[in-house]
Amino acid sequence: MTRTILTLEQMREAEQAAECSLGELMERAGEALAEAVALGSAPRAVLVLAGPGNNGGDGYVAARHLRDRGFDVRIAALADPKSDLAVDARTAWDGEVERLGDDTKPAPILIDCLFGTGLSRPLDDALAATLMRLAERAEFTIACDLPSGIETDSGALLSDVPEYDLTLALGALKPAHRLSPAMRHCGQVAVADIGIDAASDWFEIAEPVLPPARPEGHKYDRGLVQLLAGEMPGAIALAAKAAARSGAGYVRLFTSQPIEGLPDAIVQTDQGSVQDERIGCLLVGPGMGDIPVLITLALTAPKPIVFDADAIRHVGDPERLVGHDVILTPHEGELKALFGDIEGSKADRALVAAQRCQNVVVYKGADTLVAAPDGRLGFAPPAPSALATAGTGDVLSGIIATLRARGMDAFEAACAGVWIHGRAAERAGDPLIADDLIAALPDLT
Ligand SMILES: NC(=O)C1=CN([C@@H]2O[C@H](COP(=O)(O)OP(=O)(O)OC[C@H]3O[C@@H](n4cnc5c(N)ncnc54)[C@H](OP(=O)(O)O)[C@@H]3O)[C@@H](O)[C@H]2O)[C@H](O)CC1
Ligand SMILES: [K+]
Repeated sequence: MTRTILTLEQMREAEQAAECSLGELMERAGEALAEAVALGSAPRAVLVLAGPGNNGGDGYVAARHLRDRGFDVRIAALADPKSDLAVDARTAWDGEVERLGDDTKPAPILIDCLFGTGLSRPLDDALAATLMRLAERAEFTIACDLPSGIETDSGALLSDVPEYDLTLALGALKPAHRLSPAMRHCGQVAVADIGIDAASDWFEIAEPVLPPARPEGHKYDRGLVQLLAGEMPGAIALAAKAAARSGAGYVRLFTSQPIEGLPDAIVQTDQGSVQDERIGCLLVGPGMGDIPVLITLALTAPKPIVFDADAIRHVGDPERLVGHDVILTPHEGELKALFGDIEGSKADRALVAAQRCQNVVVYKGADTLVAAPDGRLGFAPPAPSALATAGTGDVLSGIIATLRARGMDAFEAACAGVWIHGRAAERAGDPLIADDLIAALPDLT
């Protein structure tokens, strides 16, 4: 199921537009938090850390529900509640409230309700140290909405943040749940449906629905991927193999020198034209080196193109791509080389890049994003860090080129490719080399 992602501002608007009262939303949030804890543990000692805002309010509500479920609950508050909702939630808790400090005793279950979307600055050093200590001593840690210390829209860590076992996002995911470095601190991320309308163009990329292959179809129906080789054969060979293994009907490689070790099914030729009507998608860039004329050549083709690696560095001006049908797959350095310094969070940068070139941009990294010029933004679910090895990007561009050649729309093909690549990495294990990814591709027919 696709999970939507709301920014801080969108979240506040959705809260205000909700059909029920904010108090009811908080009640549902606290109840969902208690439910999440009870799902993971039999009744035992719980410590709830409560902040002064509504995140703290959720904590008082959760404490009440957990106690009703037989948990032995303590609350340690940073300060008295400030918001009306949090005051009400505090009043409805008739147990003791400790003052949070250096001497607060740990418990096996820790619930962090210090700050959520309202965090406005780093935690004080002493508070951050107390939070780290209590999290280290707990056996199960859960963050309410967001781990305290994380900026909602950018995913930045404003102070030291523990690595939680579980984060329960309220109403919808926030960008920080799927952006680095924050995402690695969230643990498993579940979403509690508290009854707000979470409509957005931003979402977590989910398992794709691939176009079915027609049983009577021929190889061109399954897609002809045309690759242009450059100076270094290894990278384009990986991309070609990935294209073939992800279900392309036909993979053809234009190369002046035959590349050894490629399966015979990959046709290598030094003849041919990028004007061939049967081409489903062109792929240029892996191992291209310093041959910018290949970009000029590719842009004469009336067909979809994937530009990866060196091709991105050699485009020169992003506006050159306007009017063409291109998917770009830059990592951080390549994005900067083509678009220069762009202000804002990674999400902002991805969207500005897509706008400027009027094409789909796959902004790679530990937190890969897929941006469309119309504002759609897909956030990759977490993938193994073992993917940060040479050649894995060539495999990704090969997969995406195949999906595009098979007739998927550019944005859908890019999102699907990113999802498939991440799952292949999970199957390949750690450590992995790029070739293992190809062997571990799931069934894509
Ligand atoms: N999304 C929903 O539909 C619902 C969300 N709920 C929960 O509410 C929080 C957001 O609540 P909010 O009150 O806006 O914000 P926080 O609780 O995160 O924190 C705000 C208070 O914390 C103070 N603050 C901020 N940063 C610090 C800091 N570093 N050190 C100390 N104090 C800090 C802030 O004070 P200011 O001086 O900045 O004004 C506020 O007092 C959301 O995350 C959900 O958990 C509700 O349950 C309703 C439904
Ligand atoms: K929190």
